[in-house]
Amino acid sequence: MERIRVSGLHKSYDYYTKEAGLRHSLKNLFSRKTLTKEAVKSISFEIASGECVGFIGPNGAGKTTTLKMLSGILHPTGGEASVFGHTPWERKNEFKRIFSLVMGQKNQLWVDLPAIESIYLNKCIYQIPDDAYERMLAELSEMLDVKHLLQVQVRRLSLGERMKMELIAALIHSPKLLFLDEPTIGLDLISQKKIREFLTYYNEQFKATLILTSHYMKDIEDVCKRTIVINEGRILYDGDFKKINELFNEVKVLNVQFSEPVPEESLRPLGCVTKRDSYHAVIELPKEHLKPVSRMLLDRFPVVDFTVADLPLEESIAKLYGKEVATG
Ligand SMILES: Nc1ncnc2c1ncn2[C@@H]1O[C@H](COP(=O)(O)OP(=O)(O)OP(=O)(O)O)[C@@H](O)[C@H]1O
Repeated sequence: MERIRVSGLHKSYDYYTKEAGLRHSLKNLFSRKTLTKEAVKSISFEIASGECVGFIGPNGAGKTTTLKMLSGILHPTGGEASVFGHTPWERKNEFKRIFSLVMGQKNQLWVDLPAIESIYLNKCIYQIPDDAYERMLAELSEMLDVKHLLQVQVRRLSLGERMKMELIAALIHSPKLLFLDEPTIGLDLISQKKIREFLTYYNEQFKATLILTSHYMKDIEDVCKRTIVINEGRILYDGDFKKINELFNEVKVLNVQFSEPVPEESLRPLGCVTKRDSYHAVIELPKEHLKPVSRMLLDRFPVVDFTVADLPLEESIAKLYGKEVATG
């Protein structure tokens, strides 16, 4: 029962548009046109207990909408979801106890109070016994290295420190399931790394299931083995994050250094020149052209160094966003 099953889940939003100005405001009172946005279009997947799954896609792909449905904030337009045996949008208390939703763009902490006050409020809401609360608070605050900041007013904390406090407040009741919507947004590289390490620790220590959305691919690479890629409300890929590159392994990237300036026109017949300065070029080309193009480069150009690489992962993902690929 401790798994997530999603079948044909669908969400459309009805919304209105209005042009600027008083005249249009008045006109809108009497007649306004309803538009419909299909944010999530019949998606299906299963997630086993203890899995860490990355949920990625470009802006507006439908990630947050999906997380909101799975956590019961939104009622779907159609389809089914069973989350650890519960239908999320029934919002039963037993369901609310087993999960937490952390949104990098929204605070659940009271900014005028020290974080410990909000964390204590959650203790009361979830009726956590004193000893379990003290143990969990000590463990989480030590792991995140913010024990000395628990009594500081939240508005005086840095963005990274705030996110760590958000995590403590969200996890104080030891949820088995954690939805994370861009938890590292706006954080510096060190803080992002700390949050990633913490999420891995939480997954391993508590055998918790994690669903993580992020636009930072390092978050997904470090925390999640499996990735679901969504765009325009549809799933484009469901599988191993590292294998995304294999979908585009027909493309090779040549990085070439020259001893003297080479005009760009002379390189164009070799492939797609993606970066360029007088002494340096990056050329993308089909895998089967690699041998003849390398030979031609060495024979006809003043090459001092060159390397061959696969397409960078970010570029494969960008290509994936624009393309339908079978899941696997
Ligand atoms: N309340 C709403 N009313 C109308 N349209 C909405 C509403 N909420 C979201 N949408 C639209 O639904 C689509 C999916 O939005 P969603 O927030 O799920 O995307 P996302 O993948 O989380 O994007 P991002 O990475 O930018 O956070 C977007 O086109 C958005 O404009």
